[in-house]
Amino acid sequence: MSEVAPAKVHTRALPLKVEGVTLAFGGVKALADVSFTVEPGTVHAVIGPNGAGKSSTFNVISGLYRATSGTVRYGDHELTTMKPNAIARLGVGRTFQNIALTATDPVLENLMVARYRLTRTGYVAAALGLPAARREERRHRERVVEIARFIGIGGLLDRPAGTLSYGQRKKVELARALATEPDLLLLDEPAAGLPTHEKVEMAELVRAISAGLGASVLIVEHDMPLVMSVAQHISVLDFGRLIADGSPDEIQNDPAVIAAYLGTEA
Ligand SMILES: Nc1ncnc2c1ncn2[C@@H]1O[C@H](COP(=O)(O)OP(=O)(O)OP(=O)(O)O)[C@@H](O)[C@H]1O
Repeated sequence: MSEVAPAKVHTRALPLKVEGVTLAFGGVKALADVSFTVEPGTVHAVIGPNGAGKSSTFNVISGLYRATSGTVRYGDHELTTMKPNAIARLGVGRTFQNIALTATDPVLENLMVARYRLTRTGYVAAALGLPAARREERRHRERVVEIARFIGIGGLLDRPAGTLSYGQRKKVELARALATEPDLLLLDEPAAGLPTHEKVEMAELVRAISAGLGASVLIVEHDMPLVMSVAQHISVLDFGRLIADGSPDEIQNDPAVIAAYLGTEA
């Protein structure tokens, strides 16, 4: 899987505290008074049946949706009033359920786009080809290549993204999120639609990101074996409410969770 491990080890992951978050769309409460904490350096999963509020949770944390009430704090930063770019600059990166790569651009360029928030010299210097900008560009490319190798897509960098298989694109999407150097990575269904052997590979990657980089990972995923094998902590949503929060063992044996998944009353 990994040809080269990234040199940088993250040490800056902060606790993420979701406190009393409610998100209403008209009369529909996508989230109702949801609270949980992602401890630094852990893999934390958010699970629940379809429509439970998992994507809404991610969208509130990453600033795409504004919570109707409640707070999301990353360390001392209050995220609920911040724009998505500002949240990304704090080191909170994410992938999306629907992969959105530029099909005609090579994988390398798709990954470089994610580096722009880290660029110091600015567009004018880059456009003029000034030496400092060229040096910086080279450094970014080297780091992007390193990340691509870590994810196992080092051999695909020159390929137009549109020519890749679905599983390869899922990996590029993951590498693109990592290229923003997140300390907290939000993964939205990274294994959805993958065959079993690629799901296993994805689980290994999630563990490697957590163990190798020290980043916190918050993962939404329907595949229970994957969730149980990678997560140290699981929060369970049902109809927008947090119905359980604990270790994989506690969650697997929780009557309310079993009932939610079987579609019966707890
Ligand atoms: N932009 C929106 N406008 C109106 N309702 C929305 C919007 N986004 C989500 N919802 C509603 O909020 C609820 C939670 O949806 P959400 O997508 O967060 O669930 P989910 O757990 O991610 O589901 P899935 O597993 O199917 O992806 C649903 O009832 C959904 O219809």
